[in-house]
Amino acid sequence: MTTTSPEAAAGPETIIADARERIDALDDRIIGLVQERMAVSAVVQQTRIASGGRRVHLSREMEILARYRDALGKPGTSLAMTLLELSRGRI
Ligand SMILES: C=C(O[C@@H]1C=C(C(=O)O)C=C[C@H]1O)C(=O)O
Repeated sequence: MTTTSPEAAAGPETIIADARERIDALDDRIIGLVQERMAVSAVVQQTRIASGGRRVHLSREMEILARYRDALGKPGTSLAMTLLELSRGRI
């Protein structure tokens, strides 16, 4: 008797449609997390500015860039730069 996995039983169109639904759900979560990150970053920046400091903290940003690069390779650096721009604006 041969066994067939549900994925193999479904046709390619169904597999792609299902996977795209999962991707859309993941993108919704990622966008929500990015918005949450922006809000938390704003708290740090506003608190620092209110106490006489600067908006931008470069050594902290270097740590974040390294973290994303270590996890995701070179494109991770670009992703982190985009997240930082979204969170603190362009410098
Ligand atoms: C949020 C901060 O302020 C700024 C924004 C950062 C961020 O969004 O991760 C990082 C460093 C700062 O330039 C912080 O210092 O942690």
